[in-house]
Amino acid sequence: MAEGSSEPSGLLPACFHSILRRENEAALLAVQQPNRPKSLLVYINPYGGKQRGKQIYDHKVAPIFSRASISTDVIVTERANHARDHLKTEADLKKYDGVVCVGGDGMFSEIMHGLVSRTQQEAGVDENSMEDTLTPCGLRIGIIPAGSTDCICYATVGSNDPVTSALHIVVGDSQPMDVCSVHNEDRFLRYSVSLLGYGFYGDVLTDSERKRWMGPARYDISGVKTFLTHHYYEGTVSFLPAEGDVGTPRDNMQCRSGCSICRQSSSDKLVSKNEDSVSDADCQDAWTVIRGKFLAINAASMSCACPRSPKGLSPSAHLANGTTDLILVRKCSRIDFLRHLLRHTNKDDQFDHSFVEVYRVKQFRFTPRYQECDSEVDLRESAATGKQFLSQICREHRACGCIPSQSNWNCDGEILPHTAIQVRVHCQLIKLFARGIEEQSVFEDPYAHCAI
Ligand SMILES: Nc1ncnc2c1ncn2[C@@H]1O[C@H](COP(=O)(O)OP(=O)(O)OP(=O)(O)O)[C@@H](O)[C@H]1O
Repeated sequence: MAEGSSEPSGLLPACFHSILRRENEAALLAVQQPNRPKSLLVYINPYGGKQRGKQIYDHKVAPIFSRASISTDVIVTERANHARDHLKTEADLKKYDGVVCVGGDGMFSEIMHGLVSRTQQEAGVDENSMEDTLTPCGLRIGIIPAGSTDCICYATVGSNDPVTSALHIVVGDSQPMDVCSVHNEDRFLRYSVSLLGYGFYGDVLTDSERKRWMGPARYDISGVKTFLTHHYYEGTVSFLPAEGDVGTPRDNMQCRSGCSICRQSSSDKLVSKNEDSVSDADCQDAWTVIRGKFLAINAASMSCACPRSPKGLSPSAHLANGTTDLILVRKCSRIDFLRHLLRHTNKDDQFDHSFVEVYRVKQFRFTPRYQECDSEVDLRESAATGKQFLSQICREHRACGCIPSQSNWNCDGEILPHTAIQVRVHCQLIKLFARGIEEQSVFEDPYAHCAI
């Protein structure tokens, strides 16, 4: 759509075309939706993506809000975490029916953190306590995509089109969404709504952060480099399987060879043994414990679909059923790992490999084998002690000369400062102005970018 034009976008759902076809202003005002917002707090990141956030808002979104008689308070952020801190401490949230984020995934994460933390403060809930049940946020969040990575918008709306998102806000759509809390012992670290990845995706992010100057190309370069280095990491994964009517991660997927996961139905039988890895698995109470060597440990709380991977990391992951799909990719050959990665880009089942296991869980923990040192990041920070410790690890680590013994966790595109983590899914903690993804739309938009 041309800048400043009010022509309907080709990406809009059919229902919106009919709204816009009628003589715009009167038609929009006539939409009688009981959940329509009347007052919104808007945060714009002027530096997200191609730095067009303000332009996109002023030309494409503000006119739609104005026609729908929505009043707005607009804050153009002046630094990283401005929006998060403002939401957490200052914003008079009683005045608003929703918060709008104009930016990319990083900006959404800021706003989600601000809103969730503020809600817990007001409800007297201690975020550092894993046991405390978090209080759901009352205000909905709208995402106007204006970043270089707009994966959350893509996965919840089905397109990366600012006008489509604006119309979802105007008509008052509501899509609940699960949020994972991530702790290290008794310390709250971060919230996650899309991907928590250790090993491959952690290493790609760590490497790509050093190459920020390259722009979005850094993700491809770091991806190839990480694939070629082929590091695996030892550790223990424990999880509480999901219960009830939540389906399985293999729903709607064709399993061509009838793997063990498909043949077994009860969740506590889902533990499979991988013969060529030094690992074992057993059940302790309701927790399932798996030890082994992993190329990747991923927890997908949504499909993580994007144009490059139209089905996403976990195609049947739900946005709001209180679970996350835990995908364990065990040590395997480079060629097998490549086959697994390539299946994310076509219609083959990426879980149909002997070295891949997938579980739908409501909580999980990870402990790296060499836990004494918290992370590579810490090692870099204390170079002298770090070098000493790393050489000690290498002497003890049979398989390597000086391969790092630990990866980092990629938490929705941010590196976590700890590797030993506990994760709990909080069912429907937040709500978005969205409708969830419509079946075919996952395959439609070839122009959006994703860097997961
Ligand atoms: N005014 C600002 N100046 C600098 N950084 C900001 C500002 N406002 C927000 N940020 C930070 O910029 C980061 C990236 O923003 P955003 O997600 O909107 O863009 P992006 O291009 O998708 O970025 P990324 O490459 O991290 O995905 C966010 O993590 C946010 O905290």
